[in-house]
Amino acid sequence: RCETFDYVIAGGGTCGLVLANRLSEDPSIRVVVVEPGGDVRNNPNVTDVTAFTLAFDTEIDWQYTTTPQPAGGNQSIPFHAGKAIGGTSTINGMTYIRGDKAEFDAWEYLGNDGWNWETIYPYMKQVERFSSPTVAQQAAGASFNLEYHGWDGSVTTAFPFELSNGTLHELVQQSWEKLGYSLNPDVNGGETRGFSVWPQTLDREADIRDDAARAYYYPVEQRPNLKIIKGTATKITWADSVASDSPLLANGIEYQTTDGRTLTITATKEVLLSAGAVRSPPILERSGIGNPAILKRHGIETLVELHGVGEHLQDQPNTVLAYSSTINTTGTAPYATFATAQDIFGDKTAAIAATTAAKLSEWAGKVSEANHGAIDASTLEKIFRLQHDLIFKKNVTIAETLTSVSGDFLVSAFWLLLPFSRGSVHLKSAEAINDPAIDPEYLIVDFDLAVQTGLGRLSQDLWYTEPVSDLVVSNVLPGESILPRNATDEQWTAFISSTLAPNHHPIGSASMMSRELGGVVDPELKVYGTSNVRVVDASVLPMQMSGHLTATLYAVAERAAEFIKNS
Ligand SMILES: Cc1cc2nc3c(=O)[nH]c(=O)nc-3n(C[C@H](O)[C@H](O)[C@H](O)COP(=O)(O)OP(=O)(O)OC[C@H]3O[C@@H](n4cnc5c(N)ncnc54)[C@H](O)[C@@H]3O)c2cc1C
Repeated sequence: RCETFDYVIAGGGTCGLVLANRLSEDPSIRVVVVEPGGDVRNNPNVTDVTAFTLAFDTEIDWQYTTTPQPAGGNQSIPFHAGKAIGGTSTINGMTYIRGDKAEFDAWEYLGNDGWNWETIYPYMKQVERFSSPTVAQQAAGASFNLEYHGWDGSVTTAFPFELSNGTLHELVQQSWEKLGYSLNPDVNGGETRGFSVWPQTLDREADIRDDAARAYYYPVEQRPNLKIIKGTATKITWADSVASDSPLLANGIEYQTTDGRTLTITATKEVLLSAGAVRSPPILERSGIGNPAILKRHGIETLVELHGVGEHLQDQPNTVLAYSSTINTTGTAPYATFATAQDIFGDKTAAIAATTAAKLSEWAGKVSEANHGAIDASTLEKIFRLQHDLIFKKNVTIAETLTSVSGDFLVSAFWLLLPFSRGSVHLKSAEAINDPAIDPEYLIVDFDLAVQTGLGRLSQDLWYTEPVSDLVVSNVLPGESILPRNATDEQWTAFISSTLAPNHHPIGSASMMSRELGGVVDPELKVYGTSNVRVVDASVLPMQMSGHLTATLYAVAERAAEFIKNS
């Protein structure tokens, strides 16, 4: 054993650094973060707010691939995640959008007393330091509602200095308006439907990305009671003094150093897993917490039987259309349109609500089977019923399409928001801690494909609607021969499958849910069957949302820090 701390945090990413900051506020508390990635504060692929995607496939990207995806011609597809102090917030698209109220209220119905829109919204505001748009930015489409924002938090949000000026915004807005999507002046108040220009996690005046390190770590890195160790957590270590029927007591972690040594750190209070949705579950498995059938295969003794570890993995598929344009546009165009089931299915909505309600048990069976029965069909059906109500009774948005420009290309990137399809992430072997089996099972439920197709048609419609249609020369991705204007369902399916790509919003793999539903952590984010291990990262979000994850994750991590301090 090398050193002793009060709290050990595995993963110095988006959520881990919130915990590191808050827990080390008390100088008598010693906090250590174990993080495999390095300091990226001077990496231009991180700092440059126009550099999105340039960090992909560099040393700060884990560069995972998924397992073969049935909906993608059984191909394995690249899956990005940040490997740096700051985690995925150093490589993400910086979109700051929270979600629809009812989606957060659903958490309570999943067994989480005290988690709903009313309780999480104050944390979302507390996290934020919003810069209201300049006059020039307002002329370029930026708008906001004063009441929805926080002004003194750690995370700087703003419209980018590079916001595209000129008339593009007006043309796009007018076309969306014609299609029935009025301007939503601010998507961050719990209602996303409509067309909007969204804020980003960036510091406009400094013109720099505001990732988790810049927001939560650099300002406090001099604290003597806070330390970052470069290493990779492999497993939790357990005190052997507890009786066999009482909860497991963690006393630290084992980790690998960059030069290949295995060391341990002692935690006198808690072990906190913040390694992200595809990495925290494998650490639990390696530590003896999970599905006995999976653990046994890897020669790991089961200490806590918890079938939900690594299950309920939910990500969305992302599809892109591109058109050549008559104009060359500079600047960024962060334009989003959110649509409900009614928008996508029109006068067929009521009929589709009824036929899909009757299919929930069939879908649950299919998802259960695809995941080797880890969560049984009747359990999944209960969750699906709640999700169906969100879609057809609460009318949350179920589809998001981004309209943007890149030089002389006009681009739509779109994804369904609330997939029924669910997959898993597990250890491939006890040693393969850096190579998880990521299996999102994209689009295995046919309804998900129907939403993605309907949304594709809507995204396509935009470019045929005046006035923005005047800018379009022709479709270049995938091209008219593959996807003509009135493409059939079969043509859409072929196109969506052949370009299947992740939206990179993985969640749910250590869900905050009741144990009966396959949850892994309780409402205070403590792992069932343990007395002092929590998961605080995207793994705990039990269901997808009409937003982008960091806005919610920062709020969840702030609240988690309070639970930890008060326990
Ligand atoms: C390409 C892309 C674009 C995205 N765009 C947006 C966007 O525009 N807006 C938005 O809100 N969200 C976006 N997201 C999603 C969002 O960024 C992530 O959901 C969020 O950052 C995840 O936070 P986290 O704390 O769960 O994990 P992370 O931030 O990934 O942190 C996990 C940390 O743990 C470390 N780690 C991994 N394994 C171990 C181990 N064994 N031991 C110790 N440490 C370990 C990792 O190196 C990492 O630093 C995007 C994601 C991607 C990949």
